[in-house]
Amino acid sequence: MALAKTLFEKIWDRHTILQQSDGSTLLHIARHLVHDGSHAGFKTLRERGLKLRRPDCTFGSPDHYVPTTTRDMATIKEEGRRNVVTSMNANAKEFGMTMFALDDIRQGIIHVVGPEQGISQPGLVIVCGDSHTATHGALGALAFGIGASEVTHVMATQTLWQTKPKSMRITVTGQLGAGVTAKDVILAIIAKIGAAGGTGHVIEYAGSAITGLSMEGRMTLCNMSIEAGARAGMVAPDEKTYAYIKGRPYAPSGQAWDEAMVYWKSLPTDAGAKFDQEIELNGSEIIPMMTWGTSPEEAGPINGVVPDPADIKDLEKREALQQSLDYMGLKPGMPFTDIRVDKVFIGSCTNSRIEDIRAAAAVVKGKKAKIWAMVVPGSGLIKAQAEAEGLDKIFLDAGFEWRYAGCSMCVGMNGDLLNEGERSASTSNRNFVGRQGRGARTHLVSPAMAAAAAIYGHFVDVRSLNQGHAQ
Ligand SMILES: CC(C)[C@H](C(=O)O)[C@@H](O)C(=O)O
Ligand code: SF4
Repeated sequence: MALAKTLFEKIWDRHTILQQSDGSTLLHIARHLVHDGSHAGFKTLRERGLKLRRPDCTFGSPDHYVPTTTRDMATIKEEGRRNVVTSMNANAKEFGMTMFALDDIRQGIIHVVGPEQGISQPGLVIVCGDSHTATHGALGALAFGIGASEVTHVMATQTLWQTKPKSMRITVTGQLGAGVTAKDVILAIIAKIGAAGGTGHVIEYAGSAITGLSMEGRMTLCNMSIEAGARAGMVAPDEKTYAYIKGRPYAPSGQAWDEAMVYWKSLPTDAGAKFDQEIELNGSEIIPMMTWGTSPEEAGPINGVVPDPADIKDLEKREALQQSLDYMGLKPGMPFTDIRVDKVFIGSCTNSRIEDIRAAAAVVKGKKAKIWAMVVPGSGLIKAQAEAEGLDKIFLDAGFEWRYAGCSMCVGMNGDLLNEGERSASTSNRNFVGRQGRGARTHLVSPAMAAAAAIYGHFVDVRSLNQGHAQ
């Protein structure tokens, strides 16, 4: 009998071109995704007189630097920002890659666009010069972020040298309760294993609470694998995966679909395959989560309180916690639900898909926001879909801003930033010092939790809303 293999090993082996004695492996790259931060790669190609090796496998969408208030770059005063976005059009033309430009309704955050267009498929190796490439693992692909010089290497050769990562399986058993989402699951996982817990590993998420997630939920989950330190995150393809992909513009069709299905169905981890590490969580014990500190691992259940440095014996850890609380402007023992919020951001490649927007709209419907809040859909198509469902109107009536697609306040490279000292409830993935602006304080939450914070002006347990307890 053939050796039992994991999903990860099957994809790795299938894409291996050659392996050297030191263990480094030359991988074939099936899809290269490009964003507006990847411009240096094209410059190098041009300087060296090289071509883009596989324009047919290279797909781009500007996201980090794009304005969310207009689609007209000519109105953007900052020359640097303007050039980064507009030069992408010129690069796409010169090198022949497929491009979803700013004036194209398919434009959006590249990690939202890839799955939406059917570019991201099971069993592929997908790379992008961006750490959140892990998102595409939700489709059963091996997808990971690469550095700037690797981007150039892939552009020129469609291959990449890699050392084989270790494997980890995180099994989430049981079923998630009402009001508990994929975002809460991944925050609970990171709180448990730590922001370095997955270092050097590819994580496969498994178990009934994971297979029970929608494709959008699986994307949220895999997206934040990098915040657990992992190289990639993935979920085995199943009927939900196939149904999601079928009929999308870049998905195989006809006979190619049937052939793809044969491969896809061979991918799930074999019984008895060994992982370097196994972790288990009970999904029915997870409740809505939020981060309180400056690392995604500094997260806790919404019914918790701000931790007390005095409770920590290790001097270094105690000081780190104190520093985190000082930056966040929080006092030990304070209930999370007493923390007042200044601004709410619903968006980013973690939580800007239609399901996320629907979940936020369900909380907001018929109410008014107490504080400034905005929704930034992950792509033009999601924006259009939400508008067709009347969700934009729900947000606008509640006083939210409704914007064009882009990374926006997740990282603020386009200028969407918090002011110094402001506190956000944000559906993004990083709460690092200065991430949303100098001195800005970020709390990571699910879309429903962010929407609730906008309505009440402080954090609330979304589970209490159905019973009408929140105030
Ligand atoms: C700018 C980009 C390279 C960066 C990343 O790699 O993730 C950004 O997307 C982020 O989320 O911090
Ligand atoms: S939305 Fe945020 S995390 Fe995702 S690619 Fe853009 S900046 Fe990075």
